[in-house]
Amino acid sequence: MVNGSNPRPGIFAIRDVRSLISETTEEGHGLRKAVSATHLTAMGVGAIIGTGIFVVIGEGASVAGPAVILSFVLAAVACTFSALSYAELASSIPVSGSAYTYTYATLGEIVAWIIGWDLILEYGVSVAAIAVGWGGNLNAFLDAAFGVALPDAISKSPEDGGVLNLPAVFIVLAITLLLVRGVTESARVNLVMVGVKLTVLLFFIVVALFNFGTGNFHPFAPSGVDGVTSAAAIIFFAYIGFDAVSTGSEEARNPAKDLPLAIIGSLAICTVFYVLTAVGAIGIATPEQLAGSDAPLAAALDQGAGMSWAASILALGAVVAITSVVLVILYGQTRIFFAMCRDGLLPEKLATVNQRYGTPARLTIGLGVLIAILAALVPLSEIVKLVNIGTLFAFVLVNIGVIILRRTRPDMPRPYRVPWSPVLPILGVLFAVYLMSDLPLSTWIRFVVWLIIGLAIYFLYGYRHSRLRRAPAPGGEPR
Ligand SMILES: NC(=[NH2+])NCCC[C@H](N)C(=O)O
Repeated sequence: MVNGSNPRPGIFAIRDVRSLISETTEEGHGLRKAVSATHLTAMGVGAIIGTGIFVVIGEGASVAGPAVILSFVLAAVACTFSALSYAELASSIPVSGSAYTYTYATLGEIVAWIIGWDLILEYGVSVAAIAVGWGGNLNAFLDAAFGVALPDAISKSPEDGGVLNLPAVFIVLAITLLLVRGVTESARVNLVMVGVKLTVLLFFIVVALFNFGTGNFHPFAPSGVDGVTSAAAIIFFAYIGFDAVSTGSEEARNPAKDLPLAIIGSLAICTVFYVLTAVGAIGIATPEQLAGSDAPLAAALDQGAGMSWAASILALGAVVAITSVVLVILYGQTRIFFAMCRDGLLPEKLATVNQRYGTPARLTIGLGVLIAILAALVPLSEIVKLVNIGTLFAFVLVNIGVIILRRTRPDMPRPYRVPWSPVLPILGVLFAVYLMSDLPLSTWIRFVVWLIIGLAIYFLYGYRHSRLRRAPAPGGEPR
């Protein structure tokens, strides 16, 4: 869709898909196209499997009882609709801005800015939060395996009684350097970590099968359908991450085929692992035992199979799992930011690609340092819900984007198409809105405040510096 002959595009101006794509190969702005289908899929699994399955499963079990298994299925179904929409848009608009870029091509600049700003919160803040959790898990592992732990002063935020969280700072900076070094190197390290975390979950599943009993399955759903859906809203967090694959779009070797495969494939792999893990957990432990522990899977092996030593294996699994979540989400954060800078909504100079490494090095270091500072000082908590609301908001817009683009650009090449559109994208929107409505008012307020700050920045900076407005040609697009 073009903007008619309006000489100065308004805040709802839409970017043309073709120029969005052609800018990805621009001098100085071109990322290296080096990532294979396997690496992309591993990026998805890397971003998905983290605290959700290792920790949040306990909370789910306390809400839904054994029926938490159904909550895992339900949350997966809810994600599937959105994953299909991500797959369609990523394959047809392979630009690293992900939901931000798709929105720019469908709903216009200001909505794109809002979602980009939302993703900055969602990715950036969650990296900080996840890194903080990493420190906690590292301590748990050191304690379980060697009986030692880091002193509080250097492993906790001021609010939690420490001085600064050194492990969190360390992991963020280490990952930052890896990301600067190169996308292939990062993807390789990620693949290894994904192998480790899948092995640890497999270990859990196999041990659980050998010790399996059906006693804990009754009563199956003590809190009824309500319990299952409320737990699904919490479990949803465990599935977030397949969307991060789309931020690797520009670096994919074969975006048309590999992106849909990796987005849908990573969600499918994780769904299978999650459901089996949940079935296994209930097979060896009661929901109360799961709910009552910070490390529910380890508790299940300890109490259900008498393997207290297994705690260190699961703790190691959690540390590695969280490391790869940090890696992929920080990666995604830099790529979305990169796309926003390239479009001029943030300082364009930041979107330069380092010639030697082929990565946006300057921007990566800047973001890494900021997030490390945040991670040194903030406590965890609340952030899970903010992440959920931000992600769900992006899902809503991506599903809507599919429907709009089918109308405005029916002829656009679409290597992958969501089946039964618009029915499935509409279901995606409904599921996301439903899950959002389940979140507390305080989360909504924080979210809205963040968006208002973002709007102020847009009108002070982005509106004026946007590429779209700098040299508007007839039709609303420069050149
Ligand atoms: N985009 C994000 N903020 N992702 C956070 C990923 C969380 C991940 N699914 C986990 O269970 O730990």
